[in-house]
Amino acid sequence: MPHSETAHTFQVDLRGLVDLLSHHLYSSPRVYLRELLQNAVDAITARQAIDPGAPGSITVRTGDTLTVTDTGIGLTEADVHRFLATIGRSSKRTGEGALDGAGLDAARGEFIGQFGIGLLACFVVADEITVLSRTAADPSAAAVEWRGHSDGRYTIRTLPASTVPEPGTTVRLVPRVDTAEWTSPDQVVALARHYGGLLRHEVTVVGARGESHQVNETPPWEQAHRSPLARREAMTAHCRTLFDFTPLDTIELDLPAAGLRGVAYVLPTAVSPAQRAGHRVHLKGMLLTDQAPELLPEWAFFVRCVVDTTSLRPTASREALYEDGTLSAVRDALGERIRDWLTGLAASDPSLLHRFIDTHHLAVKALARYDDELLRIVLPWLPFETTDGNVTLEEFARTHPALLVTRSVEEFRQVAPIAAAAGLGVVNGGYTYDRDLVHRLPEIRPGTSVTDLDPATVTAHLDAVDPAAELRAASFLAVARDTIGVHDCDVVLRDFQPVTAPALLLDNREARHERTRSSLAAESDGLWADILGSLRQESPRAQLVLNHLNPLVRQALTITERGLAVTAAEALYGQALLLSRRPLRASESALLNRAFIGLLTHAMHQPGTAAPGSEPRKEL
Ligand SMILES: Nc1ncnc2c1ncn2[C@@H]1O[C@H](COP(=O)(O)OP(=O)(O)OP(=O)(O)O)[C@@H](O)[C@H]1O
Repeated sequence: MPHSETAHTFQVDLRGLVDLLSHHLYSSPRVYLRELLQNAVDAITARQAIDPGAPGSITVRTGDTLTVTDTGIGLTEADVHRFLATIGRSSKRTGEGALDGAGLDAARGEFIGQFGIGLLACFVVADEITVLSRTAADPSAAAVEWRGHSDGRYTIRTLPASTVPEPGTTVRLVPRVDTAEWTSPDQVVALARHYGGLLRHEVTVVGARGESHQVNETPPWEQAHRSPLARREAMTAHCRTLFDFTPLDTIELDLPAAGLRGVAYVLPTAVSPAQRAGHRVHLKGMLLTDQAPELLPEWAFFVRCVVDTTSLRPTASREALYEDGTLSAVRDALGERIRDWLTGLAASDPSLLHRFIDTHHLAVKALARYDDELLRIVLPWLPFETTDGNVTLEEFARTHPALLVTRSVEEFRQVAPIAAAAGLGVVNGGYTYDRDLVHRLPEIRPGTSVTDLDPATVTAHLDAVDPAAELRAASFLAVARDTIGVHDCDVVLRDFQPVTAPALLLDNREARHERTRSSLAAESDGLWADILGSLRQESPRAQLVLNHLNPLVRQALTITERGLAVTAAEALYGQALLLSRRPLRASESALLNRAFIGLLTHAMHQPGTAAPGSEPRKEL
């Protein structure tokens, strides 16, 4: 027997849908007011398209109920059936244009709404919504009232036209008690300002006692100002009100092709490159989001923008930008504009450039690595840590055309004093971006050379000691080599400046890794130990360079007693370790303690021996 087929239509559980929207699409119940304002704006846009002289105002009334009244196109009874009673259907797509179809593209230029779900946001704060409307398209049409409930029931009735004297629409909500915080009069004023501050139609919020608040104002970039200075001051004041900081400078943004205008405010304090600023993006005046880092390229983290655009698309939550070709073109164009501002500063306002670089040099360094033109302009201005102190590369290269750059901050700390005394010019390349940038100096400043600093370069600048002196030091050096050799470190004696530095530890990363490997090898056996052992032979060892010119070393070299020589060698090694300013391992801290106790014990058991020039011994 054939099975009979029956046709059905999907049923929508409205409560479930509203729950989904409020918990998964919208970040907060507050978006209900944005959706209401947006529908009002779109309705006015539609009416003015057929009657350019039609009024365009929006009035929000607070109290026991909340109403939003607009002077827009209004709805006929047929419209109500078609658009209000069908979720997902919108009059803002031409024909039955699909969400990504031609209909949407054609209409998008005009309207903010497109999805046909906005009104549902009102069910997040109300169980009942009433729409009372009279169309502007047909003067003889009756007024129509649609009353919808959050459980999915709705009623429609027509009323005499006189019930709504002027064309337009009033949406009325009866606020729910549990979400009353979002519909309180103060909150409504704040929300209307937040979302509608840049709307082009007049928005007024009227309180329960009749007091009214004008919500929107002309953005500063659209206002006429007496002078460029007055314009600048107005922008600065705007930034203070909006973002709560006084900008270092303001960069006006104008991309006619993208229908975008606005301003980028340069932050007055340094921010981490990882902490990208949230930009405020308005869509046809309506605030879309105040947290859109994707508006600008990553490197531009030193500005905060506020823009109004007609071309960017919102996501369905209407709280973020839809990532499409337009957004990426806008991002590139805005990045270009900010870069032009920066490169232009060198010529127009060097002192501002200085202040900017003082504050944001990390950002600029990040940017300059990828941008040759910018690199050429800003590199001479950027400060680097060098053996001449914190100076610009331009200044440094004047006295040191052959620059050496370290791979780490630690290496710089170890060798900087010795290199400086030997007349070498060393730049600390250990900070983020610095080494890359220093290496590019010869492109910009021909005649300059840049080489990575390795321990051998420094050793080559340390003078060999007189053979007779080396011979006199031989027995101490032998003990020192035995003692320090267990730490995979050689000991040599050299003459070098400054005299005040007793010892220098030349120790690079590879040598340190080698120590880790050898300690692992000591703990392992079999094949693993053999592998580690063979690696070990190829690795460079660290070097403890004792300064023969230093009085402390000279005295140590005269020690004849083995125990004291061991302690002195450990103390010199420990001191060099401390000077290298890298974190000490447990075994190194133990060595330092041992050396100190050893010296103290020795001193306490040698009555009457005082160091030359020291105070005579006295009882405590
Ligand atoms: N104030 C109003 N005046 C005239 N028509 C309105 C008004 N509010 C809503 N409508 C009609 O109801 C339809 C559905 O509104 P809704 O807010 O749900 O979606 P939308 O605005 O079309 O799209 P989106 O979901 O993107 O906001 C609109 O397309 C419009 O035809």
